[in-house]
Amino acid sequence: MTADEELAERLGRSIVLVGLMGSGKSCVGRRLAARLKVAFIDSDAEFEAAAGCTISDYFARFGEPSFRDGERKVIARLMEGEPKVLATGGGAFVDPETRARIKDEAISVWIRADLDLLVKRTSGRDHRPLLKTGDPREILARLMEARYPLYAEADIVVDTTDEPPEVTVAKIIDQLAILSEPKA
Ligand SMILES: Nc1ncnc2c1ncn2[C@@H]1O[C@H](COP(=O)(O)OP(=O)(O)O)[C@@H](O)[C@H]1O
Ligand SMILES: O=C(O)C1=C[C@@H](OP(=O)(O)O)[C@@H](O)[C@H](O)C1
Ligand SMILES: [Mg+2]
Repeated sequence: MTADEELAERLGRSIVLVGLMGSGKSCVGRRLAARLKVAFIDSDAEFEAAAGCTISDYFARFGEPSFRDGERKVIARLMEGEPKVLATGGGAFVDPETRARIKDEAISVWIRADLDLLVKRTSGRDHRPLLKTGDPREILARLMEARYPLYAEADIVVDTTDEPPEVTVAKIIDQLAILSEPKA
């Protein structure tokens, strides 16, 4: 068994990634799960599979409140079963019920990034409906203000800069190892 697999076993709980759009939850989550040899699940992808349409289409047809209801239900279902790495959508941890569930049942990791980096990392694709309603930088800045105090409730905070995803994964593993150490 590798040291990473031993770490996953010691933790014995799912690892849930939270943070703003573009912080890298989906990208880093997949790589983290591969290192820990556990399943990787992305709540946005699961939502789309359950809804039968993209998140953008869902927002356009049913609106954000309906998306949030569905997201809450999907995450409750995904939290069941074997420990895994779960990448959430950026708004998931803002929901009080989902936040309580994650804090109760899993290890939460906030991937924190500054505004410039978030703008840069979200600029390439247009699958995020919230960023299409105005200037992405202004929207992300507003969301930072509203959400950072809530993301701060996560068990672990990892700062990501302009670095390869593998570096962010290594930072998370270091923090998880510290968390898993027996208390003296
Ligand atoms: N260190 C890094 N961590 C995560 N993503 C990175 C990193 N460096 C570059 N990226 C890129 O930034 C984007 C992050 O997007 P994504 O993983 O979808 O974020 P989120 O799921 O948090 O919205 C991806 O295109 C990814 O390739
Ligand atoms: O921050 C948000 O409210 C959202 C983030 C998105 O996921 P990512 O954070 O993975 O981009 C997706 O769930 C949806 O577009 C809404
Ligand atoms: Mg994502």
